[in-house]
Amino acid sequence: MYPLKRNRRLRTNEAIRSLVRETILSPNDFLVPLFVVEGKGVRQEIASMPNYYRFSLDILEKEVKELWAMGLKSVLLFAMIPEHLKDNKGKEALNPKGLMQRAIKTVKNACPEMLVMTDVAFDPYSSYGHDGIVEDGEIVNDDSVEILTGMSLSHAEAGADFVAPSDMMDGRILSIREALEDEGYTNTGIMAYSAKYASAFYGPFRDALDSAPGFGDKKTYQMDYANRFEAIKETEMDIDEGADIVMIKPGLCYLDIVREIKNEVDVPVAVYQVSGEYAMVKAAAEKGWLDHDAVMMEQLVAIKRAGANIIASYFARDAVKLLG
Ligand SMILES: NCc1[nH]cc(CCC(=O)O)c1CC(=O)O
Ligand SMILES: [Mg+2]
Repeated sequence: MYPLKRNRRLRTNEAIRSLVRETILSPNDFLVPLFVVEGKGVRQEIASMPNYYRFSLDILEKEVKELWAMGLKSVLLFAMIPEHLKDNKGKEALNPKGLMQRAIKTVKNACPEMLVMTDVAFDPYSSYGHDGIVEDGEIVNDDSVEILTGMSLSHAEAGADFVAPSDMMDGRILSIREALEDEGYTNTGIMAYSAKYASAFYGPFRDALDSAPGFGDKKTYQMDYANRFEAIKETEMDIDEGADIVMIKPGLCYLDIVREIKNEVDVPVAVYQVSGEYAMVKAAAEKGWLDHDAVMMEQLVAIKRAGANIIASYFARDAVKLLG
């Protein structure tokens, strides 16, 4: 008898396809990155990220209420720091009245149940645009970790639910975990950017925060994109040091790593679909070369299918709207 099996039977129409579909996106999958700036009534479109904005805190308040109403319950905050507050030690990052600290409180006041995660990194605060203190042209590790730890405590004190160190210094997860425990922030979680690659896909983000490195690149701390075993080592170390959630970044080019890590570890795995991935889809769609919504959904489902439990994405809002 030929053919023995007909796989196309399960693809005959949308009803059967949806019945056997293996991966379903929902609003619960998403973490929404948000950029904040000083000012009032500010809603600045980011040039290289069409339809994505920097918000002043009054607008942020409205934004998070809307997100909550759409079923989006977690945000990841990034602050744009004015040039005159940047230095080599990230002093402003520890300011209890700094923009990030006020943003955390703004979200919590507007929407108390919204899960607030914060970016813990130096670069938006650094006069060099690097993720650590610069000494003789090098990014030093241990002194930087000390500041990242202080920064994490400061965010916890302001009310952050999770801190998300995105710097790739060695040992920072242990240092942050110990400090949080010592200060009584036992319920403050850590989402570690564990396998963060030195990627050209971060370009638009660095426009968004005006945080591009002033010299050199980030290859002495972010991972070489040619490497796979190293991603597993980094991730396992962060889990041993106390990470509650691990992250892989960027998304699409790294889904092999996502699957591999998902198979290895027993903590939730997050994936960051980064700014350059967003910008590429927007640009191609603007030209009429790609179907925006179709490509967006295909990419997001692929990220989840690869093993992501959490997707940080600038498409979160658009995708959830489309899910209906
Ligand atoms: N610590 C900085 C940071 N945190 C998140 C991103 C990139 C996110 C994106 O491109 O969307 C970066 C950029 C970088 O490492 O240079
Ligand atoms: Mg590491």
